[in-house]
Amino acid sequence: MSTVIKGGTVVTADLTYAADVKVEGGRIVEIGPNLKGDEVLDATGCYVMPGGIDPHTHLEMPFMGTYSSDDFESGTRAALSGGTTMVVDFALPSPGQGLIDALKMWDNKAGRATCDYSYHMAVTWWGEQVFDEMKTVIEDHGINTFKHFMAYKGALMVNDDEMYASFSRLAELGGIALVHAENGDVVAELTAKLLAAGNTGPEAHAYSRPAQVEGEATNRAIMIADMTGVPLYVVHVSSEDAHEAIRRARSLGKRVWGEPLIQHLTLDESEYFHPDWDHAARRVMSPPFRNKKHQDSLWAGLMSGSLSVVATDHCAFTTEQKRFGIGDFSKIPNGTGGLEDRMPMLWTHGVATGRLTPNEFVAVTSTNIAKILNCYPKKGAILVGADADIVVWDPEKEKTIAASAQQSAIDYNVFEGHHVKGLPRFTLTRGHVAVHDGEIRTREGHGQFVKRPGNGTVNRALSTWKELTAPRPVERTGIPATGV
Ligand SMILES: NC(=O)NCCC(=O)O
Ligand SMILES: [Zn+2]
Ligand SMILES: [Zn+2]
Repeated sequence: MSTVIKGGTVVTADLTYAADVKVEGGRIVEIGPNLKGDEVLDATGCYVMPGGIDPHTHLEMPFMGTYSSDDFESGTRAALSGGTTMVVDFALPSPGQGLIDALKMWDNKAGRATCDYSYHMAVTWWGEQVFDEMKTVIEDHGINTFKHFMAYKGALMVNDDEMYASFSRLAELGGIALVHAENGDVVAELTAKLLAAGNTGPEAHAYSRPAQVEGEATNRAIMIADMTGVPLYVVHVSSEDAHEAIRRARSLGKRVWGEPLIQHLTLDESEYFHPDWDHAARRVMSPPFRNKKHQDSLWAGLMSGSLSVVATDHCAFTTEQKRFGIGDFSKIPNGTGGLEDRMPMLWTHGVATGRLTPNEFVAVTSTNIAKILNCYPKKGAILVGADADIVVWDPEKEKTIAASAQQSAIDYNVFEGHHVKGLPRFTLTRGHVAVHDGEIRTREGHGQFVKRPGNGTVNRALSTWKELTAPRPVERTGIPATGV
């Protein structure tokens, strides 16, 4: 059975042209004029683009004494509804737990996914077992990205010596280091000080994590990555301080990528000053929302190319879960949702305002990350042979975001009331039409794991350069005799 997407304009990261796209057996089989197939999807007036890839989700994540509420079924259904066709979640070993063991736990949950998925592995502690298993994770499981939390002291945080050891091992194995860059020691000090002074509300969450803690940690991670020779990907870049460190590193030739979130691009710190406790607490995440100066910096980064990818860090907790932190902001589970809204919000605030071209939109929502993660052109492309993960994007379709109409399992939406123009008419996941003109036709268990081998082109280039420029002993002829 074949499907033809007819009458649309194909938009990729570097091309825009009129063509039909034919899909069969889950792949794109033909691109051109006047194609025929068993089923026809009318794409008149629409852009035919690679489905979005969200490289930063936490579905059913054990965190701060509870679990994030969207699981792989509701989370990926939300993703597809908004035009995202692949998610990358984080497998998190608990302290002392092996990496392979943690992967088994994630495999048990991910079987329900309605779109394709992959994992990043988290390094939450350091020891011989982690060192050994990293090789198996990359070579046998096809996971080439390893996240390090520089915050969440006493829970997920790793110290500099652990990070140095892990980054060194990744450089050797052809992996990529990811960091949550906030100085966890300073955050812990500021948190204790704020609570002692009676600052217990959600706004104090933002006070405890100023932009400096992010800038400092980002710079530190960049320097450690450079010393160990590993490519670095900085997740949820929220501030000019962090962006400045990334921009500078890139201008010096360091292999660093930065990922802002749609929330930080479009929502600001005033959310935390809302008189309603629930409203403010629902928006507690790390790093927190910031002011306009930081938002402008993130947009400029996307426009100029110093920031590469827009993600969500989808980690959704219900209002009831957020209320664990009444009387103590540090107990509010950190995280917000966004999977369903990333693409429409970015189109509305990026493309419709002229800050991004449609091609740049495709680059930052799909193609760039597919290349970084080493799964391009299987994902992130409209090419013959690529997976038929496609969004048929209607730039005229509009809606006002409302929790009452969303797919996500939580009872609110941080973008509630925001008007968006630009939405999927159809979303295809490996050829299956999961969103059909507003109707959700997702299939639980349809999603497949996407393997991503190590030693991608950037790893190879960086290790060649590091080998060429490595410190070497000086060959000397006239060495003075000792002990005379
Ligand atoms: N970002 C956040 O607040 N929660 C999810 C976990 C993380 O990425 O730090
Ligand atoms: Zn994080
Ligand atoms: Zn995260």
